[in-house]
Amino acid sequence: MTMPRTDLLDAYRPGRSFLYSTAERALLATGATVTLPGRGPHAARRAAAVLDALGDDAHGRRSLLVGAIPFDDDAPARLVIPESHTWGEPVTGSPPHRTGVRELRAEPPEDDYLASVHTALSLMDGGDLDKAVLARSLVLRPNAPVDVPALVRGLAGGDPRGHTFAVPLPGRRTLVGASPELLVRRRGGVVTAHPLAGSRPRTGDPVRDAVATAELLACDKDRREHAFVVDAIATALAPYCASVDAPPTPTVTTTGAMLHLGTLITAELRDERVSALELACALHPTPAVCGTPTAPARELIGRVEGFERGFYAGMVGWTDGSGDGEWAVAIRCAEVDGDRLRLYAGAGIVPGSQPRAELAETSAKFRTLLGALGVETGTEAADVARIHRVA
Ligand SMILES: C=C(O[C@H]1C=CC=C(C(=O)O)[C@@H]1O)C(=O)O
Repeated sequence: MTMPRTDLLDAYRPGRSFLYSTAERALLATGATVTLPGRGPHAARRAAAVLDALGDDAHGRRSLLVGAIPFDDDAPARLVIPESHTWGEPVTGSPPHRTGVRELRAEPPEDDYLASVHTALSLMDGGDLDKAVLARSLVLRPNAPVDVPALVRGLAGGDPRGHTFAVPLPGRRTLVGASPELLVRRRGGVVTAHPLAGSRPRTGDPVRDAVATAELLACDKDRREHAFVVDAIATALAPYCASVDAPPTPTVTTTGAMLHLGTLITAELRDERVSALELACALHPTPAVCGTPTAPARELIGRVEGFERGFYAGMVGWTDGSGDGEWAVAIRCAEVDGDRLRLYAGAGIVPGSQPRAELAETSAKFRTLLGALGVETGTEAADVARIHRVA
C-alpha cells in the first residue's frame, strides 16, 4: 500500500510562506508580524535587538527570524519575524513535471561573459586582483505557470543533501533554490561553515565522476580558488571565536549536477551573544561568490556582469532568539516572477582559468534548476549550451 505523502510543503502558501529544508529537517514559516527594514549588516544588528525584545512566543518557543539578504549590502534585505512557524521532516523530493519551454535566453549573452572573464584575467595579470567570481543569468519562460512547491520538490529530489529554499520577496516574486553551500550554522557555542569553490560537472557515470573527482583534488587552479575562501572564512571567524579549525586539505562535495571542493570549518564561539545572522554578515561576501581582495572584486562584478544579482550570491536562512541559526549561500537559485524565471550561476576566476571552461562550468551549474524544472539538459555542459542556442 502506498502511504500518502505529507510534509511541511503541503502547508506552503505562495507569497506568504518561507521554506528552508535540509537533510536533517525543514522549517516552514508563514506571514510576517514584523518586517525588518534596512540593509545587510544593519538589518542583522536590528534583528538581534528585535529578537531579544520579543523573547519567547505565546507557545513558549523562541521567536524566530527568517529571510534573505542580497549580495549587495546597499540593497534592502528581506527579513521577517513570521506569524507562525513549524519544524518538520525534510521536504520529500519528487521528479519534475516536464512542461516545455517557450523562451530560454542567456542574459548577458555568452560572448559578454567570456569578455568579462578576460577582463578579470587582465586585472590579475596587473596584480590588482587574485580572484573574482563572475556570474551570468538565464531568463526562462516555461509553457505552464511556475508551480513553486513542485519546483521545490524537484530541487529537493535532485539534491537531498542541499539547503532547499523558497523565500517570498516583494512584488509576489519568490527566490527558489537548492544551495550546496553552508555559509554558517551556530548551535550554542559551536560554529560550522562549509565553503565550496573549485568545481567539475557531474556526469552521473561513476567511472567518469571518479576520474573528475581525482582531477579536481589534484588541480592547482581549483585548489588555489578554494584556498582563498577557506582563508577568508577562518580570518573572519577568528575575532568571534576561541578556536577555529580549518583542515588543510579539502574533500569533494557532490550535488546532483556538480562536484565541488569543500572544507568543513568548525569553530568555538567566544561570546554566545553573537547570533548566527551576525556571523553570516561578518563572513559575507566570501570569495566563493565575490573575490579577493573583496573591494576590487566587487567593483569588477558591478562593472562587467551586466545584470543585478539581487538575492543571488547573498544568503538565505533563519536565526532564533537564542542566536542559533543557519544561513546558506544563495546559489543554485532562481527568482520566480509570475510565468518567468531568472536563473543565476557564477564561477570563480583565478590566474590560469580558461574562459570557455568557466562558461561551461556556469552552464553545468544551471542544470540544478533546469533539471528541477524538467528542462531536458542531458548530463553534459555542452548539452546546456545547445539548449541556449535553440532558444
Ligand atoms: C558562485 C557559485 O558557486 C560557488 C560555489 C561553489 C563553487 C564555485 C566555483 O567553483 O566557482 C563557486 O565559488 C554559483 O553556483 O553560482
